[in-house]
Amino acid sequence: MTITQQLQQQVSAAAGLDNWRELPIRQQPTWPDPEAANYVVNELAKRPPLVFAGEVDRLRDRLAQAAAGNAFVLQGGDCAETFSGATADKIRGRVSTILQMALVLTYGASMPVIKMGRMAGQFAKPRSKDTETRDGVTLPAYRGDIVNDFAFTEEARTPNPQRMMDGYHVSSSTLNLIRAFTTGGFADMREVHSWNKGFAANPANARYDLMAREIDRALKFMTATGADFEALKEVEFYIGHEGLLLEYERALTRIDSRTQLPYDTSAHFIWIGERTRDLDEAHMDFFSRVRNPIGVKLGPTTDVETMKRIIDKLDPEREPGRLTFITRMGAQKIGDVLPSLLEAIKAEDATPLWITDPMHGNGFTTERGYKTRRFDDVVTEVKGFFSAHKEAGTHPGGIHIELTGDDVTECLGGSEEIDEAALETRYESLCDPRLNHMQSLELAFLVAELLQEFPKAEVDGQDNW
Ligand SMILES: O=C[C@H](O)[C@H](O)COP(=O)(O)O
Ligand SMILES: C=C(OP(=O)(O)O)C(=O)O
Ligand SMILES: [Mn+2]
Repeated sequence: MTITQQLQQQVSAAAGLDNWRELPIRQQPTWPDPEAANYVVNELAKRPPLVFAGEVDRLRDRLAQAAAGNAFVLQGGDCAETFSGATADKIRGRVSTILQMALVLTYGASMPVIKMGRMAGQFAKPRSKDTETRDGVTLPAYRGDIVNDFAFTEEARTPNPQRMMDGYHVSSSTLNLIRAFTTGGFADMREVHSWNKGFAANPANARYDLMAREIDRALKFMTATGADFEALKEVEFYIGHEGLLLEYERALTRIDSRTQLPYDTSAHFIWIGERTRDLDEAHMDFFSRVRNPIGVKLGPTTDVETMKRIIDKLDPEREPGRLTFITRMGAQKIGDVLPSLLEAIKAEDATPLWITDPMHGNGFTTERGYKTRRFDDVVTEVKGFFSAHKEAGTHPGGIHIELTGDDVTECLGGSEEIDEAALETRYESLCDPRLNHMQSLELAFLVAELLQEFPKAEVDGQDNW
């Protein structure tokens, strides 16, 4: 063992990075050959980190700005990324959709928008059932490409640890392309705006034409003042995923040579899902020990006491940007649940960032067996989120969306009026239904309208977020 490896081990032990192994844990695969899984995990531990700890710190600073009401977060991507879907076209589609949405939101909010993909690592899925039955045949549930394959055969559904190594490599190539796009000229604001003009020119989206024209004028004004668009071609783009498969996350957790502190280098941002956030269990323990900004999903059953205990567990130092609450309560429930949490937080010394996930509380299955969501329910939950914050005087800090750049038909409604029959034409998600490209942009314009009603931030304009 090298000296660096020895040091990594000693500091990791002192930081309690393996304590979670003694605790109850949910939603993990049972590898048929634990030796083979150990081998892969040891190999992963030797691979280079995917992100640099300094970038993680910068994101924490950015999120602190959002928590303080000076920025807005846009987090989006597939429910379940797939290895075969990590193609240039599909990655470009998602990145450009996020950039298009971000531009509109920046205008609506008059604030920097922190851009983050549910990308380059969103491969592990928690499931409500361990098995799936089709035509009398029962097999293990699909748990994401990093665990097993979606095909409905015994072989495909058996967890295969080699997939952790594949997941690492696919994350790496996806992140590489994201970095190339967002620093190589693809993110040019004028170009991104011209794509949005195409959206607004569609008669179905006529109601957004006014805002698109306002943005057009703002850009022309910037041009006239001699704004340096060349410098604005590079944007920060962060990656995040659900921290679910703890063996994988542990293997990519490294002691930063600058600070001697542990960072999960599989992504900048990690969130803990609704199904694995029990306070005394493994996921909370592990992620309480890494320096990354951490998100926690809060469903409709969340009470004030639980919220406070989560803060104490994950953010004992009350560090700005450390903790994000991602609420996913459902369109009908958010109005009953969120206001009391926001009221309670005002009496605390904590300032978590609040983001709405208007997807996961609004799912249902059609008679023909398609998991779907109504665009209108998504909008209703977003509106509930904004009005709860308005009432409480707190900052609605961002949105978290399952989306794709493709023209899929997975969610009902939107200006294209996708109906149940249309779901059968292009349903491609292996897990939850995503907003397609048009629906995503439509949502961004709607959120931008809502944001215009909120106070504007003190932005110094020094950085190009
Ligand atoms: O993405 C979230 C969950 O993995 C998903 O909603 C679970 O879906 P299931 O109820 O089909 O298992
Ligand atoms: C599993 C997810 O969400 P939740 O934990 O909120 O159900 C998800 O974001 O895909
Ligand atoms: Mn999902």
